[in-house]
Amino acid sequence: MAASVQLCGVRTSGHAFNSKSIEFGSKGLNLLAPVFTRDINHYCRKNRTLRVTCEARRAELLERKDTETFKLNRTERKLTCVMKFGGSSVASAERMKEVANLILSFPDEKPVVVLSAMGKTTNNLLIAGEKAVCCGVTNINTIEELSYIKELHIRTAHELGVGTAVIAKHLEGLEQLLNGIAMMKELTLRTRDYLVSFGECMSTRLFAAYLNKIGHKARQYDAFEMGIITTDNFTNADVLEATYPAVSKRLLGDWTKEHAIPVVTGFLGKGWRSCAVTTLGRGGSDLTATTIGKALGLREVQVWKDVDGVLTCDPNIYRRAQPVPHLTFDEAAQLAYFGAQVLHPLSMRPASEGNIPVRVKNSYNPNAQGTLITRSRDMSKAVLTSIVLKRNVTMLDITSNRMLGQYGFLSKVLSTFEKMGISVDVVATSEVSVSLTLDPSKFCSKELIQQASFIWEINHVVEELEKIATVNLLQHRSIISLIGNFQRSSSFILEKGFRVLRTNGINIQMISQGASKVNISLIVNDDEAEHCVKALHSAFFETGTSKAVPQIGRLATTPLPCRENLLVQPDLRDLQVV
Ligand SMILES: Nc1ncnc2c1ncn2[C@@H]1O[C@H](COP(=O)(O)OP(=O)(O)O)[C@@H](O)[C@H]1O
Ligand SMILES: N[C@@H](CC(=O)OP(=O)(O)O)C(=O)O
Repeated sequence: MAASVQLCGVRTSGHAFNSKSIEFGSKGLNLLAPVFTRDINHYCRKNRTLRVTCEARRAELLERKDTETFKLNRTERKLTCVMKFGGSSVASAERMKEVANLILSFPDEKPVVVLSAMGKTTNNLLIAGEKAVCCGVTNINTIEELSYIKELHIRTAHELGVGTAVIAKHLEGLEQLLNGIAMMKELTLRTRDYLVSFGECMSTRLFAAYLNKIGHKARQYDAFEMGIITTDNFTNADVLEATYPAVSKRLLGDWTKEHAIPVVTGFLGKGWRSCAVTTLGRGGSDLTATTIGKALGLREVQVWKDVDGVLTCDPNIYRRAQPVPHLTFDEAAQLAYFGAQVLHPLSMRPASEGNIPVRVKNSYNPNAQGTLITRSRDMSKAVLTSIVLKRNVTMLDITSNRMLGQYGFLSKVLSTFEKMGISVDVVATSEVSVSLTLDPSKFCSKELIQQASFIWEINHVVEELEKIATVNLLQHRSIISLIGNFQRSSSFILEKGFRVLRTNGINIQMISQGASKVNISLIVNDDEAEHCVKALHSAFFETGTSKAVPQIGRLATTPLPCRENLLVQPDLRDLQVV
């Protein structure tokens, strides 16, 4: 094994060791030029020494001993961070090579790598599963998505030069599983989780094999064998406390024995009762990353995406969305919860509990600053941070004059949802009426993904509620969440926001502000929502300095920059503000 090292502060390009990780022994070795490690003979953990046979690059240095024993400074050899790469970052062999280079370009980092399935593999596995239910056992091989998955992974193995043996068992297992689904003509939530796990199991095996092939020791881990212990809520499982000591014991134990880069499957866990493979909800690899960060008490968690960080709104809705440099855990959690696809809704919880900073970076553009998410940030200039849109939401207006002046109305309403296991999103209430929204995606865990089942369930809820109140069911609504500093600037944001909505002729159907003072949610019709986001974005982020919040005690005419880095004009091709 050839690896370059840095001694006496002279840097070489190697990754195996650098001057920080090697302390000079009592002999006071004092090389002044780079040397190359030819052979790592012996690593003795007990007395923390490393015997390295070195060949000096410059001839005169060969006069010195070619074998030396170095004392290891163990604190410098700790795992330092998590680097999580999503499906878009590892979509092909070429992308995996770029990701490997990216990881290795930080020689001082000792990362735990968390990977998602390649590209759209999870979606393809789910479609293949649905097709298997009704295609008949003999027709499994006609499922296009299966052929695509096989072809993608085999091609990637070839292009990475690692051979297909690392994924052969999984490809075979996948076909057998689809056969089983075809035979049973059913796809339970438990089987669905097992089915999608093949995506992460294969991407991590390919990637770890590639790192090993290029000379960087790596070790693949399946999260469900490594200590990520979850509830048995298939397709939407929650990480349990027992995970933290288990993951720490396993990863740190292995790391002390051998410094092999851990490459862990994101998204997956093991149900604590069933011992079956579970998944953490779509986009769950972010949660795996922060869970590992907390378990090991690492310096930071990096989530590498295909965008320059968390943006001021969804770039698919409005391409003038801009990166937000700094967020608090609270802001990021609200943003994710209210539908910003960029982060898993629960991923901020472990980070916040462990106070581990999270950095959102772009694997396609590593030099971009990205977004740093921490417990607190300077809020003195913060007004609006981001606008989030959640479409296709169902809203209920529930009114009961009978309950005027009586206690328990709200509790009766909410207990109806509790009994039916339905989660409520946004709530606004007066004494005898309550408006609330329900998100169809929350029904996924109840095997109610199909629209028909969803409507059936909603009708059932309405019937129950009509026992105590008049219910008005309103579908095809959107929640627009304004994430910002409402503690300081709520009147300013509302005044400005309402002006934008009024000039655009948009009628708000409900408003709610959470106790966290981080977000205000507005409910509008689905067909007005995108236009609404563009208009708000344009007004808050693109109109220069004059619309900023005046400071208390100053003249209202004194301008403050709304966002210093967003002094751009609205794009009139995208938006026509009346
Ligand atoms: N506010 C937002 N900021 C950044 N990206 C967003 C936002 N809202 C939606 N997105 C979308 O989220 C995508 C990144 O999330 P995701 O697809 O889960 O990434 P990955 O698969 O790489 O983990 C972006 O490509 C972007 O289209
Ligand atoms: N592969 C899973 C888990 C995940 O986190 O993916 P991504 O990092 O690509 O969002 C999914 O598609 O949901």
